[in-house]
Amino acid sequence: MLRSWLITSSVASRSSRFSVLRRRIPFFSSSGDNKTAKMSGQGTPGGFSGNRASPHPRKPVSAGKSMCQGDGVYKSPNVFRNAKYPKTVMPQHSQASPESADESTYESPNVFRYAKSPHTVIAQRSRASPESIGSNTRRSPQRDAEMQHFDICKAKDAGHVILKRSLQAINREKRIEAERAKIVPQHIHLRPGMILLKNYLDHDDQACVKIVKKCRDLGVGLGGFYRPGYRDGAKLHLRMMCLGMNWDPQSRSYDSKRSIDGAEPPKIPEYFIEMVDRAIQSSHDFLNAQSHGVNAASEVPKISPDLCIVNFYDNNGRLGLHQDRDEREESLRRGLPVVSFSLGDTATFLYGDQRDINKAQEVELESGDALIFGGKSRHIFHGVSSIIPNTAPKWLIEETGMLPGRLNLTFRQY
Ligand SMILES: O=C(O)CCC(=O)C(=O)O
Ligand SMILES: [Fe+2]
Repeated sequence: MLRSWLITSSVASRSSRFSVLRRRIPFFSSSGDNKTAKMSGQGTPGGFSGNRASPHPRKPVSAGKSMCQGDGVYKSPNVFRNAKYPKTVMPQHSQASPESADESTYESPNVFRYAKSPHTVIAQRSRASPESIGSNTRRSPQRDAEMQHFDICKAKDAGHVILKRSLQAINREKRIEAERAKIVPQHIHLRPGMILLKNYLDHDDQACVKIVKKCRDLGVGLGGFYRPGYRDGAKLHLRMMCLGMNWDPQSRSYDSKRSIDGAEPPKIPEYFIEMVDRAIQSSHDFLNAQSHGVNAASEVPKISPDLCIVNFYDNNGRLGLHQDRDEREESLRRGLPVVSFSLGDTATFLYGDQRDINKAQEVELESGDALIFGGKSRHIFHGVSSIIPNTAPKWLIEETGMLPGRLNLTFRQY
């Protein structure tokens, strides 16, 4: 898999590039109706901030706001002032210009790593005592990495507080339930080898909840969520964890262990593997039902997934246009598909034949959607230009305590 960012030299040039409207794609549903894909990119702020070379829009960060705006972790500089650990050195707010109020700030001073946040979880095996937090004597690269493991859900205690609900709240939940019951899966043939299964997970009412909870549990343990970076030190705008095998953005290759801390990636849960199998089967049923004489199995071959990349995007998360091509040459040649599941907030997903956002097509991936791209579409450029806040199903948030943002799982066969 190759994840390369589009490099643009200045904010001005990036903004002007982005002001060009991308093409809207027509949806072709199984019934043959033409639908217009819902668009979201136009609604997002067009500015860029920070020093990341990225094609994607960001909300401007104003002075005096959070040091780590958008990270979903440190919401206010006050968090640092009020931190209870005596040895934690507080950052100097004056050092943080609006420009630096980006995730690059988050990674540098040790104090950020050691300050305890509700969502940064210390890996189980090496839970540090408050006294040792901030002490330099026990630091090691492995420990640093463990300290950064990230909880995609609210802290357990907080998540399990049972509040007395008002009648209004109960009625609202009933309405949500009723809405949820109406959700019907729909398959959309985006292009040869690329099929979108809308609401695929939602019709199995506990699937989304199970996936989020499982990823949460795996994500806080060894081999769990961390913020990956490229060789040049630039950080990706997401948290990542790998299952089965580890993908390393620095070497752009797979391995059995992570280079950052030597941890082995957790195994892919059996339930996830079955889910991939069912999604591919469902795409075959759909293709076979269309009387176009397509050979479903060659358009979207079956896979035995042995690796999965799990990404968590907060509301400022994004991923530049890239191809997934670090899997085995034979897998790529055979067009073995990437099978992707989305949960939580909606993503604006871009895809096309070139690494050019102006030529890319755009589709919204909502919670419960599955996307398959294999065969002739295995080498498409794709990426996530934005996450649309407050679009996650309420029931999913209530049942899992998932943080604002989006969880995405992409399964592949090495
Ligand atoms: O989040 C997504 O929808 C895409 C993720 C992706 O392309 C990747 O992990 O390679
Ligand atoms: Fe990808």
